[in-house]
This record gives sequence, structure tokens and C-alpha cells, in this order.
Amino acid sequence: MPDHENRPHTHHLGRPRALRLGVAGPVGTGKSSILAALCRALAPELSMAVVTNDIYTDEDARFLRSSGVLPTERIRAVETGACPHTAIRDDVTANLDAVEDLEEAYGPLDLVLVESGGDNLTATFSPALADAQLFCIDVAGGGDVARKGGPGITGADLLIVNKTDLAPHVEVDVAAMVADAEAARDGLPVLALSRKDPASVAELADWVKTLLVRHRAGVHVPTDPGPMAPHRHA
Ligand SMILES: Nc1nc2c(ncn2[C@@H]2O[C@H](COP(=O)(O)OP(=O)(O)OP(=O)(O)O)[C@@H](O)[C@H]2O)c(=O)[nH]1
Repeated sequence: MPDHENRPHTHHLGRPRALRLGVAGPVGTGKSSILAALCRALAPELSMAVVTNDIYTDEDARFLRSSGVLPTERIRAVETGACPHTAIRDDVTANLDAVEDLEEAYGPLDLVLVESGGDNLTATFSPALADAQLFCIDVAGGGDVARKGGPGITGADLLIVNKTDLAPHVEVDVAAMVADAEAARDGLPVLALSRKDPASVAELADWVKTLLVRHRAGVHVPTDPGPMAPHRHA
């Protein structure tokens, strides 16, 4: 049995452990910016920590540390050394270790955000690592991305259509993109977001707070958006 299947779901004092929220999506769609926005919005009221994943570097952790949104020691980097999905889906041990180290050092925590390295449309978090997950696409990737499917688009707890401020520049109809996404998601929520639109950032923060309430009440059930497309590593 993999090591992570033996790990406890409650804090040692019986308090529910921190909500672990994964943020996945293709390269450059705005995952780090979403983490920064969530830290800015929620850290004044919640005890938070962050784990970033990059293939070769700790670039995302350095970006978040330099943005000053959390004390730097609460931001940990995992260098996956391989495709990002290997560390968020196939063997989550390095990420779980980082999350648990943060909980031990700074706990009790309310919320730990885990950012995947940018991968393709098929990469999602294992429920063994993330209690819930955001999947992020952006208008700059093209108005048809939401129709391309994949487990993140169809099954993540929240789908974000990001960088809506860029829509006029890339000739994308945000309402149509959101409608396509909603059609693919069978009732699961979709949020049109821009870091330049404070109302959309507040909506995202409210979604996370509602999820945290459900997690603490024990009524949130982590779900698996689905497996990756079959593929082989050389
Ligand atoms: N115009 C606009 N640009 C954004 C927005 N959010 C992020 N960006 C820009 O998009 C680029 C990529 O953002 P990141 O947050 O680094 O994206 P990422 O998904 O973390 O990137 P990787 O970790 O490399 O996969 C940066 O230049 C950001 O400044 C937004 O809402 N509007």
C-alpha cells in the first residue's frame, strides 16, 4: 500500500487538518498569480501556507516570496524533476511531506495551497494530496480551450477562465467561453477571473471560504476529476 494511504486526515488534536487546495492548469495560465491573489485576500483572516511545484527550479516559490503575500518561510518549493503530474498525481509523497512539514512547523493551519507545475489539459491532483482543486485556463490560450475537455476542465471543483482583461486584445468572447465550460461541466462552477477585476478575485476568495466551511464541517468530499490520458515516459 503506498505510504500516503496511511496518512491521517485529522490533526493530532482531533481538529480537522488544513484544507489542501490544489491549483493546476497549463503553463502560464496564471496559477502563481491566483495563489498570490488568494494569499492577499485570505491571509489577514486565515493561517495559510503554500507549496509550489516546478520541474527544474523554485521560480514560482521565489515569485511568491518576493510578492510579500505570506511570510517567506511558509512558502515551500518542490522540484519535481519530471513532468508535473508525476508529483501531484502519480506519487504525491514529496508534496505531502512539504504540506505536513508546514503544518507541523506553523500549524494549526487553515489552508494550504499547492500549485502544480504547468502541465497539459490532462493533469489533475490526486485526492490523496488535494481535498479540492482549481483548474485554470486563460483567454490568451484561445476561446476554444474550454471545448477541448480533459479531466481538469470537466471535473475540477472550480474551473477558472483567467485573464479576462485580455479578452478584447485576443478577440475572445468571455461569455461564450464560460458557456462552453459550463456545458462541459454538468453543473460544476466556472469563474471568469482577472487579477485586475477585484470583484472576480473577491468571488474566488468567497468560494474558497465556503469550501473551508464545508471541509471543517466534514461535508466536503474530495473527488477525483479523473485519470490522465494514457501515455508513456521514455
Ligand atoms: N493581463 C493579465 N495577466 C495575467 C493575469 N494573471 C496572470 N497574468 C500574467 O500571466 C503570466 C503568467 O502568470 P503566472 O501566474 O506566472 O502563470 P503560471 O500558470 O503560474 O505559470 P507557470 O508556473 O509557468 O505554469 C504573467 O506574466 C502574469 O503577470 C491576469 O489576470 N491578467
